[in-house]
Amino acid sequence: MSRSSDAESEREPPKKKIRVELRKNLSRRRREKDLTREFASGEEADDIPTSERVRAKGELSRRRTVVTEGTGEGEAAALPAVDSQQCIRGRVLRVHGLLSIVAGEDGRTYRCAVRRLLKSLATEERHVVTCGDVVWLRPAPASGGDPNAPREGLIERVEPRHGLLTRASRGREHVVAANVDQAAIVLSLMQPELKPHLIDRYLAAAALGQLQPLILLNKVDLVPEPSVYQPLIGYYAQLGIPVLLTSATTGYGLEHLRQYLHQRVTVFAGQSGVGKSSLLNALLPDLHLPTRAVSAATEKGRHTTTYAQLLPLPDGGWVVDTPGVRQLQLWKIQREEVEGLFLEFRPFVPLCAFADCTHTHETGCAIQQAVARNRISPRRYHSYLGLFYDLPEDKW
Ligand SMILES: Nc1nc2c(ncn2[C@@H]2O[C@H](COP(=O)(O)OP(=O)(O)OP(=O)(O)O)[C@@H](O)[C@H]2O)c(=O)[nH]1
Ligand SMILES: [Zn+2]
Repeated sequence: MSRSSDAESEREPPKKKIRVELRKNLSRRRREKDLTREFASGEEADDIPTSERVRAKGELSRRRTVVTEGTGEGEAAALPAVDSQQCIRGRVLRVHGLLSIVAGEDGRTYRCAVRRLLKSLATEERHVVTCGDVVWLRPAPASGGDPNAPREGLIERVEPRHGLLTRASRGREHVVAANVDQAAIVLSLMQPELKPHLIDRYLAAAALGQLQPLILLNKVDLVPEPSVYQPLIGYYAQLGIPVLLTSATTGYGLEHLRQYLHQRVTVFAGQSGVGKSSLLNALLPDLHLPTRAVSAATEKGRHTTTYAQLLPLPDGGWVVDTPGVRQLQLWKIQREEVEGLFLEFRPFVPLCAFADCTHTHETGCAIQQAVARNRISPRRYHSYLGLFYDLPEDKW
């Protein structure tokens, strides 16, 4: 398929044009934010010559880096006016098909359907309402009986979302959790064995959803010599990403983890069987989330958790337990955007011989040279290739 010319783009459907514009704007804002953060933190590799760095920064300010679209065009439209005298604000704890369980700001729990108008506004998303959404609901008249029993309600409006964990699921967008600050990327060191490329896939998803990442290497109790993971931990620490060794069984690392969770909204994400629910049970002793042993034969989890669930922390903040997914597919991202998700690539990208270098096969590719000189980890470069080839050549 050839790239569209200007004349052709005049004939583009308006929806596509809006999307392209939206991407451009968000890309610019994200780029500015990235640069500000980079300048403010001074987190640059010391061994890059100043001239390269200056060039890289100049180029960085012209390039597109990371793009995210929030929840798509359904979002802005899903804002009908509500009668704040009659409606209550609340937070969606979980969604079961057409039913959403909402914690109202009045301290009550509501079982809510979604107003038909809102449903009709759903576009590419699987559900118009998702776990973590801030909504306005109209309570049904109280029917007497137990005042503490969940009440019925109707969701009339979904507030705009920020901080998303999103994935592609059967060709559609699935917002796993909304209004989240942080992604705790959970992996087990054993049973199932550690798959470092998954860290990078989840990190990419966190960056796309504008979530602060935190890596948890769980089941440390099963490992005789945890110090062998030090190089891996050190690599991410250099990128400014905290890595904690934890054990839901012995409680190792949980106090440290608690500090990261305090007053934040954190989504726990990772493969089935790595111990997401077990960690939350260990952190919140009254919780009793169901957990199941991984298969002895395959070491795979048994997909025990089947829906995302928002849970309050007693000292402030929220956590979200999510179902494990086999392979997290990124949603709405183009191949050329993948490089922007790899922080350590950024100083090198502008040094490639070709401006549109894909860093896969080109001569004069500064990324491949940096990998050869061990300035970029070969493992991370392979993760880049995995994500790159996972995406179709042109999504638009
Ligand atoms: N030894 C050990 N076992 C653990 C640890 N954390 C979890 N497990 C065990 O691992 C198995 C899977 O744990 P779950 O908490 O169900 O895993 P999950 O990530 O929530 O899995 P899904 O809900 O299927 O996505 C259970 O048998 C847990 O007891 C740990 O730190 N050490
Ligand atoms: Zn290159």
